This record gives sequence, C-alpha cells and structure tokens, in this order.
Amino acid sequence: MHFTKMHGLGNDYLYYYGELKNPSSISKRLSDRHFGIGSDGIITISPSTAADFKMRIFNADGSEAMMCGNGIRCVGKYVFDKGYIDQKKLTIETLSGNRELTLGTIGNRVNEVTVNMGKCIVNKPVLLDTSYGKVMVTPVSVGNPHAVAFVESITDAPVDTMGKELEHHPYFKDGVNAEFVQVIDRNTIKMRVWERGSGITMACGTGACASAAAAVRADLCDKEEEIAVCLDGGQLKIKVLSDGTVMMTGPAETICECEVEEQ
Ligand SMILES: N[C@H](CCC[C@H](N)C(=O)O)C(=O)O
Repeated sequence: MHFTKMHGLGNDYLYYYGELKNPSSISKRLSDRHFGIGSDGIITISPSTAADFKMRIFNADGSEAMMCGNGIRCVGKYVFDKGYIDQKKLTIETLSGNRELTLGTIGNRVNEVTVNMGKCIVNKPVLLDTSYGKVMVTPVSVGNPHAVAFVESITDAPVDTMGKELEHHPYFKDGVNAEFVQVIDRNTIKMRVWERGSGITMACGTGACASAAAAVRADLCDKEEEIAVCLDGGQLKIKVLSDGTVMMTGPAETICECEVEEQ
C-alpha cells in the first residue's frame, strides 16, 4: 500500500488515494510512532459525485472523525501537486459537508491553502465537574466537536491530564477535542490542543477555528478581522465572519512517500 506523509503545522497524517478495506485498524497500526510509520492518523482521498474529491479522516486510535482542518489543506496540496487537478479552486466532500479550497502555490507546488470551514456553532459556555473542580468550557461544533477552555497562561495549562479528562467527560457523549486558549489581544490567541482519538497534537485546524469563534462570541477577539492562532507547530490565520462562517488559511507540506506491507 502506498501512503504519502504530509503535515499541516506538525499535525501529521498518512494520505492514501482510494478506499481502504479496514481503515480504522490500518490507522491504529501505522500511526504508532514505534511499530508503525508514526502519525496523528490517516486520511483517504477518493473520487466524489458531490465534489471534486472526497476525504475521510481516521484518528490514531482508529476512530473516524467528521472533519480535519490541517488535513483538508494537505488534501488540496496532494491532488494538485500529483496532477489530479490543475485548477486552484476546488471542493472536497467531507462527513461534515462540502468545503471550498483556494490553493496558493510556489511554482507548481501548493504551499498555502485557504478553506471555507463553513459555519461554526458556538454554544453557551458550560461549567463541568472535573477532578480539577469546576471548569468552564465553550462547546463549539466545526463539524466535529470541540470544548474551548480560556486560561490565564497557556504554558501552565494541564493539556495532557485535563485534556484527556475532557475528551472522555460524560457531558460529551461522542467524546470531544479539547482546546486551551490564552487570549493575547483582539487579533492574537495562543492555543494548545488535546485531540479526541489522537492526544496532544502540534496543531488542530478545526480546533483553531473553534477557538477563534469562541473568542469572538465572548467579545475577546474581533469578527471580520484576521486572528492569528499561535499553536505548538506554528500559526494559522482565522477569520470569523458576521454570519458565523469561518475562513482558515495555513500551510501544507509533503514529507515523504511510503510503501507499506499489507498485513
Ligand atoms: N487535527 C484535525 C482535527 C481532527 C479531529 C479529530 N481528532 C476528531 O476526533 O474530531 C484538524 O486539524 O482539524
């Protein structure tokens, strides 16, 4: 089986063109950073009758997610760089609906992608009982579920322990991606993430959109203005429009091609 390893700000996935018979078990096996290739999961790309291409994303634990922001930027790069398309505007079918991409290139290679991530649904903040006491989070849907917690200091946030606890909190019946956000100013936030099914990752595109949308709803950041979301792996540019639509711009990089033994 042939995979292409790519990443968006260090959020790395293995990309496969076609449908896999058992994507969940393959994702679990290959994501292992010692007994596999090592990644945050796998993403499959295939033809679509509803869009230019279709993508599916599987976390490192094998669970399937509805959407992946860093991943969809790499899908745009994959299909353009490998010559499946030559236009720079395309749509990708996901379990959360179709998403529109605009590709930025250097020469004949994609280096940056802007994605219309659709409307983020920002719910009222909730106070959750945790082993740390009561924790206020803002539930946000970006097609996949997020819990955004605003903190004084991102460096002190217990992302590994509290993130894991929030992922499995009974309030979130399907689990949740947990973001810890420190607001720097009205156009800059810092965010670290514990991802459902993958643990701490270097970046999370949907999580960055959820964090910016929650900050705008809390009147901590400005809508219709570019918000720099600073992550462990680098920076994403997010814009939250007045109608709730969220635009995301960020890099996409190819690391290597991999041939994998079938099991
Ligand atoms: N890393 C991805 C999010 C994966 C979401 C997945 N962990 C889930 O179960 O929803 C991103 O860049 O948006």
